[in-house]
Amino acid sequence: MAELVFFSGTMDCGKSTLALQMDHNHRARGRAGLIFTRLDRAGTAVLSSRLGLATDAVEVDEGLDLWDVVVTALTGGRRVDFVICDEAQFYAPAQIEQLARVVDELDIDVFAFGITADFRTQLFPGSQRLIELADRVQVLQVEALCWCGRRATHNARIVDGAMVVEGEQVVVGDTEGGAPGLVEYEVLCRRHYMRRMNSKAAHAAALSADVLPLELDACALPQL
Ligand SMILES: Nc1ncnc2c1ncn2[C@@H]1O[C@H](COP(=O)(O)OP(=O)(O)O)[C@@H](O)[C@H]1O
Ligand SMILES: Cc1cn([C@H]2C[C@H](O)[C@@H](COP(=O)(O)O)O2)c(=O)[nH]c1=O
Repeated sequence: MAELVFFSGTMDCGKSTLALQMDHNHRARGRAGLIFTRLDRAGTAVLSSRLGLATDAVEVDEGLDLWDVVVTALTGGRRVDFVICDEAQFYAPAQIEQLARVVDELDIDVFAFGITADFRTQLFPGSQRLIELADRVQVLQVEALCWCGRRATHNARIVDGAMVVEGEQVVVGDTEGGAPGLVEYEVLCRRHYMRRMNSKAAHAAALSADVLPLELDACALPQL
């Protein structure tokens, strides 16, 4: 029986890589799929991974009916054995419902990939609907790590090196290389997310802690 599966994790934990691998493995066994994505960092109508692989995909524009796309492909004589949906957090709840219908009425597997929560720890509407409707939510095995070495569970938004907790929900960006004034992201464990301590803040705190004993020594000198 076909399933709607939501493969979820933080940014940079290998979701797009897994999406490409699943597509490859199914195609290698003669199965044919449709690939969807929305707002991929590499551009429009492409599914890309940080490992350098990419493939063409259908861009899920606002208002695109995913049920219609699949039915049109089938009625046009195309085989559709599975559907892959990357960056699914950005899909509208109605589009997730269309995917559930594809599973239930056409008996086609749908594999969706995405982050659950935004930089404020709030669920994306698409991810919320997936959690509500999916047959299975599968957390990726490869763990992204916080700078402290713990498993990263949260996506922090960084502007000019500092963590921010206010702003637009959707700002496409990467986990490194944000130019001055632009948004970048860093994955953190909950403890460091709650303390607003990204790697740069931790580095600065460590430096001032190193300096502190010297200052204390200097204060102590006159008493010697
Ligand atoms: N140079 C590299 N060598 C090995 N693995 C890498 C390298 N760069 C990135 N990766 C792997 O790729 C993962 C990110 O893959 P990607 O599919 O782009 O993530 P996601 O879609 O979840 O944001 C990283 O967690 C890491 O495991
Ligand atoms: C946390 C957060 C992320 N985004 C964007 C940033 C990226 O473009 C994608 C996630 O892509 P990945 O393949 O999982 O790395 O989402 C956003 O718009 N808002 C956020 O709060």
